[in-house]
Amino acid sequence: MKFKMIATDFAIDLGTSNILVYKKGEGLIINEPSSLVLDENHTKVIAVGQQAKDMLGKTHEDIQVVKPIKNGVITDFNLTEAMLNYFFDKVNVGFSLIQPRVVIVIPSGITDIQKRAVEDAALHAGSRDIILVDESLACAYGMNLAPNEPKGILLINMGAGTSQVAVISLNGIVVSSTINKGGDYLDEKIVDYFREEKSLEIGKNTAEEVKIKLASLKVKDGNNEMEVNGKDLNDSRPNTVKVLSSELVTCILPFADEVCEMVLATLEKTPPEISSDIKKNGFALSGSLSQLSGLAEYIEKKIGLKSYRSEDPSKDAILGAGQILEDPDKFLQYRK
Ligand SMILES: Nc1ncnc2c1ncn2[C@@H]1O[C@H](COP(=O)(O)OP(=O)(O)OP(=O)(O)O)[C@@H](O)[C@H]1O
Repeated sequence: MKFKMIATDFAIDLGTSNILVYKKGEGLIINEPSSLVLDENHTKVIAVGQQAKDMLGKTHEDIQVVKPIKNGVITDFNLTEAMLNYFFDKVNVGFSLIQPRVVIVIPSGITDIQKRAVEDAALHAGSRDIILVDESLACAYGMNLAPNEPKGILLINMGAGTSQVAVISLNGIVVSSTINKGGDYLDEKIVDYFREEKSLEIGKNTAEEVKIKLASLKVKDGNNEMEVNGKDLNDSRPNTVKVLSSELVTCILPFADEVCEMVLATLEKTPPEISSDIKKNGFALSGSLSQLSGLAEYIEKKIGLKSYRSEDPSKDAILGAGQILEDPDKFLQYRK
């Protein structure tokens, strides 16, 4: 085994759907699904990451695909630790005397107990010095919005398990609100739609594909069509049905409205000086779900502000955590 005095410091975004890892001095090195495959006794990890996600819906009774992080929150401590161990090993090949410093992105609004669970999982997996960073702040860093300055930023982050609205200034969260709904919730709504309206049972990966390729809140996309494969609920045979984009609007709209209500309620609680910054600059959109066709435009219209986004919103949080890893003092300014 390779031996090193000092291990490599890194940042990690423990997302509901993906885990991303940034290595100090190098940049983003891992971007894989946060899934695990376990044996029948739940004792042995058989596959992790993309390999595990590919097995979803295709396993037999001896193995099971699990996601230890649901709705942005650790639901199984031991599994999360097993997954962290896998990623820690991937970054730090070999054995080192001094353990790594790790920056961990945590969802906005998680409880102190949940924060402790993340810290404990990371300590057990072998890290020394842990900096926990609120996901919204990490995204603001990743989008180069200078969240350490006395300037109000309104950021909406929509991921797989959670959606957050945060008003940020001087490295802190001034007001925020979170719902435990995101892309996974929309996938479930799409599965329900096919079951109820098309008598077709479809898997979660298929529902996600339909959401990404077809779902849209743009009226002009309404006639876009897709063929979807699944199992006919009447005769249990494989079947293919056609679906229009307009049919899926009922799956997306209630969620979009809930996000807008959350934004409006957050703006009501925002101090006036910050409100005027937001009025001038609009709002930042982050998280992969923000790419859903027509969603940004829908929110803009409902709240009356313009939005802006980075080139790849799935990487905002990890690139921000990476910046904090490279220069922790900037992030620790104005904080306890
Ligand atoms: N182009 C797209 N259009 C719509 N949805 C998308 C698109 N690309 C990815 N998604 C969805 O975005 C979600 C993943 O977002 P992201 O990677 O930001 O989440 P996460 O960080 O793992 O989750 P969380 O922050 O909730 O813990 C998934 O539900 C995925 O299906």
